[in-house]
Amino acid sequence: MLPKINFTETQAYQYLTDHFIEVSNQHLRSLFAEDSERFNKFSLQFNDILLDYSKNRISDKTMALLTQLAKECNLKEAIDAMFAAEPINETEGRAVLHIALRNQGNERIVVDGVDVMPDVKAVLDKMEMFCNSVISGEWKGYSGKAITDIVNIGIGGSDLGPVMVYESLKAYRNHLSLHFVSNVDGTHIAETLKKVNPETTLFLIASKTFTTQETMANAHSARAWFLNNGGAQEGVAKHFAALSTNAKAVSEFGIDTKNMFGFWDWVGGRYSLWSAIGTSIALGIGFDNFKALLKGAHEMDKHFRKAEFEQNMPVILALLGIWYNNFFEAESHAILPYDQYMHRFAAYFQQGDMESNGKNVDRNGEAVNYQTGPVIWGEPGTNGQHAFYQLIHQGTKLIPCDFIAPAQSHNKIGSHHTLLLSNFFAQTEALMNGKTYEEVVAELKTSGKSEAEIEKLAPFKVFEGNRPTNSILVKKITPETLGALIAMYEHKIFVQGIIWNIFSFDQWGVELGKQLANKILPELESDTKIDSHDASTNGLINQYKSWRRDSK
Ligand SMILES: O=P(O)(O)OC[C@H]1O[C@@](O)(CO)[C@@H](O)[C@@H]1O
Repeated sequence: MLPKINFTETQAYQYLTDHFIEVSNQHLRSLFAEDSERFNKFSLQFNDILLDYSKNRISDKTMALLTQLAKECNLKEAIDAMFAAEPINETEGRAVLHIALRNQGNERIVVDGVDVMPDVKAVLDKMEMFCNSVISGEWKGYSGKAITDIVNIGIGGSDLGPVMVYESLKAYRNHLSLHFVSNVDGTHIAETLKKVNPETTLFLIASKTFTTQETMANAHSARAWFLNNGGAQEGVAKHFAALSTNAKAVSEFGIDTKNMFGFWDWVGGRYSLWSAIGTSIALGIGFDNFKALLKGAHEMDKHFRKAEFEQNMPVILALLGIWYNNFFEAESHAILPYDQYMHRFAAYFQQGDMESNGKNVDRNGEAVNYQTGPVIWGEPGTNGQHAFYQLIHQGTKLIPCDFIAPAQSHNKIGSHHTLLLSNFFAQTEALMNGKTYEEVVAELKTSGKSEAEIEKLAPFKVFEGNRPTNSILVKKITPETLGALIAMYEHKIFVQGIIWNIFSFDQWGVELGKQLANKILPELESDTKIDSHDASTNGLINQYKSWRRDSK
């Protein structure tokens, strides 16, 4: 098993603690003024992705110490262990092999003595045949019509990845209409079913376990709707497919397992879009584009595995995140894609990052005595600028931000892309430089304000600056570059988990809520008052019952 180091006991951590005081007294404005090579020194290009991390509160010494921290935490050994299919997901006794799903090489990846690659390729081949059949119109529904609509029913990793990728690559979509149902709130499935025709709709029941309450409720409602609206039982096989690891549960639901696309327990839900869970993506953008997505991720996997830490994009992003999280006490991290198609990118990494590293027990089973995973949030630019940038610029909280933008737009309309990119460049410059009191006063003077007005207004118009950002400029968001970007963030999360000495690939924290919901559910069947919980839960449930009675 991997050595389990408490990073706060490393020499690097001690040095970084001292170094932090030094850095705290520096301003990025002066660091740039003193070093004309700062951009060249702290930026990195990999294929069509440029990572500019020069607007971070770092120096050569910072990066050297952070890299030393990674080495003292045996990061290289941990990376090798993952790629060697070791059971690094120790609490579930599983390997962590989303890298196998996109492995384009011929190397074997052996789990329990068996090379998994033949099975991975077999599922991809089956997905390709299925997708081509549906997209071409060869696959017919029960009344002999071609499929026009795909409804993916899944939640968490069985929804967020497909949604994010399909939306991000909408420029590549074909004639099929894709719909995604995830919430158990009946509104989600009801509103979707209003839009589709049972004769020409294909439902994908996406669930690694095929037991998730929301997904099974939505799947049963979809099947009931199908059977009550012209579909017959024998038609289910033409209109329902399953994406799961649980063949028994799929068969019990009534889906023919030849319409099942399997994957394996060494695929984490939040890392599963590369697997059969990605079938909706492949249907929506075509299998060749899905393969390009896998290829892009594989290229990033090779980079992550081989590049020296100093030249390694995921490692650099991870170390910078630790610098702010554990030394500057930043509690969140914003992901701000300047690309409307990528509007679900931050949401995807809310699960990816927070379900991986939102842990408070270390790999020795001890409570941690340091901060672990940050709160991940974000919205596309430029919209965020009109919503929460006030706090990022002038608030009391330090919010490290990743700004992402494509140099080329898929939609060449007017000067929109130039306007978008001008904001992308300006925001990180403003966050870095700020605006001094003297600059504010000079501006107010020029605008003709009186001395009294200047004295009153100036304090509110000062920008501290020195607010850290990463700029990730991508030549164009294509299946390949998107695949690389996603893999880059996946490996960043992995690196941070290793340094925080936590298990990033289980998710025990989602179980308690489910357990209690299953306990409460039968109590909601009747209208009788309950008193089996705390006063708050009892009060809420009884009020719900009272108001529910009014609706009967
Ligand atoms: O794919 P499934 O098994 O239906 O799980 C859905 C989601 O539920 C979880 O919260 C685990 O219970 C996420 O980890 C997972 O992606």
